[in-house]
Amino acid sequence: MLMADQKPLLRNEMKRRRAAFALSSPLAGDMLAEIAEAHLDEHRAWPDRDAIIAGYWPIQSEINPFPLLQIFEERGYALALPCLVGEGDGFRMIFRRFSLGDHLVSGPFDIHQPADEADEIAPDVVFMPLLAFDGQGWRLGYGGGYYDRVLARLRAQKDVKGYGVAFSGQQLAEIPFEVHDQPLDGIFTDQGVIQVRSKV
Ligand SMILES: Nc1nc2c(c(=O)[nH]1)N(C=O)[C@@H](CNc1ccc(C(=O)N[C@@H](CCC(=O)O)C(=O)O)cc1)CN2
Ligand SMILES: Nc1ncnc2c1ncn2[C@@H]1O[C@H](COP(=O)(O)OP(=O)(O)OP(=O)(O)O)[C@@H](O)[C@H]1O
Repeated sequence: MLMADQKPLLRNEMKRRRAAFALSSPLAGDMLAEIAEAHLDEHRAWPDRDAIIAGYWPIQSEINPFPLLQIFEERGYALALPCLVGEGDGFRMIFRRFSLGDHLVSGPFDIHQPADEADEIAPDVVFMPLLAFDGQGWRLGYGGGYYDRVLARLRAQKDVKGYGVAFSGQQLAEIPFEVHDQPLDGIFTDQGVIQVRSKV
């Protein structure tokens, strides 16, 4: 079994690998959106019409989720993006309402996010980037614990689905997990959708 103290080493290795995948698959975001659309049609697995779908502003070698978000918006879903709020080390992640084409502002880590005027909302589905995932739905992120904390908070209020967005090569046999880790319900990859818990 892998131990949690191996996470930093795994992070470095998976950053390197993800960068290589991104270089060889510049259109992964479009491929992933097509695959997701076919999957959702085939399995008649669209979320309820009033569901709010959260994506993210891609940084470094993360897959661009905007083609995927566009599919949801075209079908009438409301969208959201994460916002880091607060000062210094103590950023907190919340979600704000967003429509494609809206003006965004540059936030911490140079991540673009909706302006403070945009309404804070609680998404029902959260698509999130990651460095690695495994077949149990455990996720390795940058180590800030932002997604774990926000999912724990949202899941205390309502049933919130969390899906990873990743190159299929980011799958590992096992990710060391800790008690605070929030599991994914599935992973949308450029090679297909991997269902872990609930049916998507
Ligand atoms: N697109 C996106 N948004 C996100 C996250 C994410 O992973 N991806 N995060 C998910 O938690 C939070 C931000 N966490 C971040 C953590 C590290 C770095 C970063 O640039 N790390 C550099 C090293 C920086 C340094 O040490 O100076 C790196 O890893 O190379 C950026 C954002 C919230 N929003
Ligand atoms: N629900 C929580 N409450 C308080 N602290 C938490 C919670 N979840 C995670 N953390 C803190 O965040 C730290 C990093 O967690 P972890 O290594 O799982 O991050 P990650 O999932 O890789 O990162 P991210 O979600 O930002 O991409 C943990 O050491 C822990 O102290």
